[in-house]
Amino acid sequence: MNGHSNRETAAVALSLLDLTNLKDDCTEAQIDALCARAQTPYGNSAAICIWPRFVAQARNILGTGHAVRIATVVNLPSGELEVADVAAEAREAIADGADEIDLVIPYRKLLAGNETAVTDMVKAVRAECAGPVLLKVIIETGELKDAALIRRASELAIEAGADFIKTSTGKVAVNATLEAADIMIRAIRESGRKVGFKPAGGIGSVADAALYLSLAETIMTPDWPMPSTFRFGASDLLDDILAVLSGTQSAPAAASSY
Ligand SMILES: O=C[C@H](O)COP(=O)(O)O
Repeated sequence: MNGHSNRETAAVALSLLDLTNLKDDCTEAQIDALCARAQTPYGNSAAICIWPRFVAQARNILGTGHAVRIATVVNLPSGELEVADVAAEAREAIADGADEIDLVIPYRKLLAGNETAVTDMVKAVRAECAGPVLLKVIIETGELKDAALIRRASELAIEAGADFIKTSTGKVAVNATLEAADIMIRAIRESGRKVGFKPAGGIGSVADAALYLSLAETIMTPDWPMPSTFRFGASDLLDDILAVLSGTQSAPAAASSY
């Protein structure tokens, strides 16, 4: 994507977008609206990302064509539920029609030195994600803070079977950063496995998206970011994507140098 126009970046970002509503007070009406917004005149977002209680509703609206995938979250935001309860959350969400499970690791236990807790959690939810269900593992980089720990959490998630590693819940003080992204994408590259990357939280503009895409393309290859390997987790990014694609707003100059 290096050297691509803002419009091209916006179109790519749309195809990679997990259009998110994880507001605590999200309503059924907002889920109706989210499903509609995910299908734009310029193409669909990759997925919507919603609370488990709305998965069945979204599946009814979106049907079984999977043109917009349904992602949901388990063990979010605290990362502190019991493994069996999280596995049950995932099982129920998949039965309701979820295509993708975004799982928060027990990051506080990892901060206390307990790597086994992370491995056990990821493996248990992996076992629920049979067939085509994607498992995206949130390591909560803004709470781990330390670069070596972000790297280690990435390795543990990958080794335990993550399809994607994701930076953040969007619920803590520090969410996606380019520094964390750099560590995580390198961990993916060095694992030698086909694992995707999802920066999430606070990404609100096409210019922001361009920076993450550029980083991923530099560390991996220019053709690496695609819906099977890269997603943006964002609740506000679609507004700027549509503004750029409709020509009603130019992205800031920073994006044009990407
Ligand atoms: O997983 C996605 C994040 O929760 C979205 O965070 P955001 O509302 O800051 O875009």
